[in-house]
Amino acid sequence: MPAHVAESDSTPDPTGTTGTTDPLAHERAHLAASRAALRGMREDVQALDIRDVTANWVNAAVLQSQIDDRIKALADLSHTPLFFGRLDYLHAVGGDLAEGADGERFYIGRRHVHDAAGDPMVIDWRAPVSQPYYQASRTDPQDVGLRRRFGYTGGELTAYEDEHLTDPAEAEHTSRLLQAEIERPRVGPMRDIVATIQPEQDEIVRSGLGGTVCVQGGPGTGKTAVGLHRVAYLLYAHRERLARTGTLVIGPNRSFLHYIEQVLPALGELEVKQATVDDLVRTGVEVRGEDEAATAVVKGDARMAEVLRRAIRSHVTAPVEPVVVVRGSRRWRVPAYEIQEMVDELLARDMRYGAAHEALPQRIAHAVLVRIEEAGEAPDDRVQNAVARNPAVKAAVKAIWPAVDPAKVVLRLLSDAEFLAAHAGGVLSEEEQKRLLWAKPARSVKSAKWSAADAVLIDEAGDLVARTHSLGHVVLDEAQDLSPMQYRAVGRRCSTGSATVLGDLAQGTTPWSTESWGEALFHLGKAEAVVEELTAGFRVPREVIAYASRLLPAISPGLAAVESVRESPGSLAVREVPGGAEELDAAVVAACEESLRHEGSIGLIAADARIPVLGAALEAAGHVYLSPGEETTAASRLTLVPASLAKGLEYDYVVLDEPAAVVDGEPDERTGLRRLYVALTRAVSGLTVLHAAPLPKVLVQA
Ligand SMILES: Nc1ncnc2c1ncn2[C@@H]1O[C@H](COP(=O)(O)OP(=O)(O)OP(=O)(O)O)[C@@H](O)[C@H]1O
Repeated sequence: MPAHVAESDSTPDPTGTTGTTDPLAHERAHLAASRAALRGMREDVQALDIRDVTANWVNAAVLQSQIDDRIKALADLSHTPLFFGRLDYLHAVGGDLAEGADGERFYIGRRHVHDAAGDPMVIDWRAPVSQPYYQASRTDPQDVGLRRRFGYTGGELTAYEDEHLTDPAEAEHTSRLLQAEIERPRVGPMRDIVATIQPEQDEIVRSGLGGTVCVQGGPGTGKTAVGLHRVAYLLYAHRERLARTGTLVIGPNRSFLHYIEQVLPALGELEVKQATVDDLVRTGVEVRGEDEAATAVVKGDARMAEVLRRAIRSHVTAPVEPVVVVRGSRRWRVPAYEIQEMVDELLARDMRYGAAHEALPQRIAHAVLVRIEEAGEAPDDRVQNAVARNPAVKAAVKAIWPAVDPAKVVLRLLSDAEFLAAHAGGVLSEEEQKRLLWAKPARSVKSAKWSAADAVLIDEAGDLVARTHSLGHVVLDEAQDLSPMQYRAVGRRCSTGSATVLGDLAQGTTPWSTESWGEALFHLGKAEAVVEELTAGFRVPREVIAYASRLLPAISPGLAAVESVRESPGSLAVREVPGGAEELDAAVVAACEESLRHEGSIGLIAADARIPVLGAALEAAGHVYLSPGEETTAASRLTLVPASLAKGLEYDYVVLDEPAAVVDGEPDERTGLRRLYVALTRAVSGLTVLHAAPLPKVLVQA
């Protein structure tokens, strides 16, 4: 598959439509015509006169804002190519293959463009007719005679690469344009991969809205990219439904979300929300405290759901007195045993505590109504509602099925040993219960020093009281790090929708990180989900991933190493720095300077504890540096990254400081080695490892 570049090609134009024999000139002409057509589409919308069609100013304002959005969506962005590929079908799409109908040609791009007559100039990459661009192969050409990929330089169409899928004489090559796209220096936030989605990725991107998909994939296999493109695809294929129900992308922290936030807008999708799990559950209380790891593990354990369920339900007490409702001169009496039956029935139905709290007064009122009818009156619904609000009924409900505040219930569980024991008995061991109890019980919900794990417990308790609103689709990235209780919190937010779960078991660095996707999906409430695996690595060059993969047997036995699609000799340097701390700092600064001689972004990754020292060393050497989440620009390309924040991020060149310190920064060796694995797999073009202390044994291999 030779790549053709501008002016160097003189293959005759097979279509003969442009009068030119230079295919690139022909393609550029199509690009210019497509741009003009897009301009025409925009002008049509701008020219819309809504005065006649809107009855009032509210309608007019709504319509105008829709028109403004549409105009924005039709903008021609000079730095994003309008199309990146072309498909020449052998027959008309949908036509009868046997008849030898004429072929059809489609240009594939980020959005649909049509000319004044309504004929397509560019087809949206998500349309069914575009799918063979990603899926067709020599073994399954899908009626595609020619697949052409385009290369751009600064918005100019400068190259193309052809595959004649049905030509047995043509040999298979890896695409040079793909290679160039991956290695294109990174500045700014994460970019989309729409031009180069690979077949196994495309299958996940286009899987239906109905099912949940879980993707296990090593570092740089494109999980995040795939998850984001799947959202864009689902919004295209199910626009109305998802506009109603909503979509959400969940990531591990703010800097990561900031890094990925431009991908969906670049694909034309502006409506997708982003959040961390902490954001999701931080509704009522302020998180100011931190748990010890062992305590957080117990709080994140799925058994806590049962403890909470029991604690919430313990507020229901047996009725001891009849309810007597006085209406006019009559008294209506519902005996205690009858109310008990109502309570038993509500408990048996396992409805939300709050819904049952609302239902009980109506049940009691209904019983009163039956008695009134039996006495010969014909009361209507209004009477039932009035009885439900009667002080006697209200008082009874308050005693039997009182309103509860989820945060107060959790507060009591964490403060009151007896209350905890009453509901955790047989579920949590005494040791575990002790772990949960605050050393100093909090006085009120407001003054309590809630931790992140507590907020998840309150969220669970809140859902026991009132059902959490479910969205249409949720993407959960870096999912391996969630606790069972966190999975439940996310699962509640897609209980009637579906999810895309993305993660890598080998990169789990929390004390509660999941050991199996089956378990995680069970807690998420999506046990039926399919687990797919991505094994081709796009980010990390072969030499670097091979080095990092030495850790795999120790951190995740059984997981296969990533197969890098990129050979990049000389991409790895491991250097021992003789001397002490000062020499190491100086060597690290020098390595950063060396990396800065290349184009693109540079990440200096170090153990969290080393960050202040290295920051000072960089400053002393006159280097300005960024923190993760701050955007790299051509002028400012160096980021100082604490190892704890490196997950999900990438840099063209990485300098990794003192691996042993990264490992020692974690509570146990396996977590430390997993943290190191994350740090070792952030580089796209080059990794320099510098160490003064001995390297972890598993990394030094014969
Ligand atoms: N098909 C592709 N074409 C071009 N680039 C790709 C493709 N797939 C992935 N990439 C690039 O590879 C890099 C890694 O992708 P991504 O961050 O999605 O991987 P990941 O599996 O989420 O990694 P990690 O496990 O480290 O979080 C990104 O720069 C992404 O743009």
